[in-house]
Amino acid sequence: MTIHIDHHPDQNHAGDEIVEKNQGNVKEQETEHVLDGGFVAPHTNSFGHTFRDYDAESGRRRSVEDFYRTNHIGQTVDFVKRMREAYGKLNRTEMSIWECCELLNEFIDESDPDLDEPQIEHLLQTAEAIRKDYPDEDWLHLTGLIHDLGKVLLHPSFGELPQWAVVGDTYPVGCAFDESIVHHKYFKENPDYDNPSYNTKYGIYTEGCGLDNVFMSWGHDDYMYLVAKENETTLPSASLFIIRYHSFYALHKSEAYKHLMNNEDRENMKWLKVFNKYDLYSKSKFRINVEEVKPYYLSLINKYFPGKLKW
Ligand SMILES: O[C@H]1[C@H](O)[C@@H](O)[C@H](O)[C@@H](O)[C@H]1O
Ligand SMILES: [Fe+2]
Ligand SMILES: [Fe+2]
Repeated sequence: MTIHIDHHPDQNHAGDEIVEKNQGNVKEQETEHVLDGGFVAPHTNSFGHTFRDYDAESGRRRSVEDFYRTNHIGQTVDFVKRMREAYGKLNRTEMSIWECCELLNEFIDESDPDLDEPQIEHLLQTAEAIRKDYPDEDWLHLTGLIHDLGKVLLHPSFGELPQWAVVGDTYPVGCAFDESIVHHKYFKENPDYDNPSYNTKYGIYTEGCGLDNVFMSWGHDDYMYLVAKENETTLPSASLFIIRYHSFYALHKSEAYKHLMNNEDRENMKWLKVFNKYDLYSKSKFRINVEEVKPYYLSLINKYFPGKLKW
């Protein structure tokens, strides 16, 4: 089955298509290449495995699984509410978007089987890959650059949150954990797992209530969404949606939790699916020359954000 990504009508098309194929009961994603000078998604990650293969034997498999075990046990309704309340105050520091990009230089994401490069590389790789295929959508380039800036929560000046509370895929809390979530088995040790108010299909939510009313596991996505919104960015709502839900693979890849979406979510989802291709398949050992592209991104930051932001 070939999935055609829904493009904005008046822009040029990405060169490759994502082909999903069933192999036994393992659903794999592969990419077909159409060489048109645009972004070309690789077949394998830099460790020689297909992307997001959490079972492939590699130097990272064990630590990634350990990461998800801790993550799945710790993310409860109570924890999420406390973190949103505490970090939503944005009273920790003031800095510009670019200063934050530079802070991410020192962090490596322990949840990621596809990348062991410093995070600033990933930000630029994502943004530059989008820029190749969507040259006129400057808001989407900037979204690529900033989507993971919430990982600054790992930094000592933010109370040094542990990796399990910052990175990895996200999912709703307050209703049943869907089986498509990576390493789902570890939810059995989460205190909410046996709570009858939280362990049904709808839990504390209602049909079509809208994702804005759903508590997501706490991490870099929701935090960066709060930072962008509270600092009154002029980025469009699709950008805020991408930032907030880009790690929600259970929804944008596995189509779980669709019953919680409203019409606005469905509209924004089209852009999230476009974005995901670049976020995922641009992960490589290829280094971008930071100084070369910096003036361009500074001009976008200037266009969509105030000089200093509250974090
Ligand atoms: O390991 C990765 C990483 O933490 C990403 O930033 C996040 O967006 C992905 O969902 C996750 O799989
Ligand atoms: Fe992310
Ligand atoms: Fe990312």
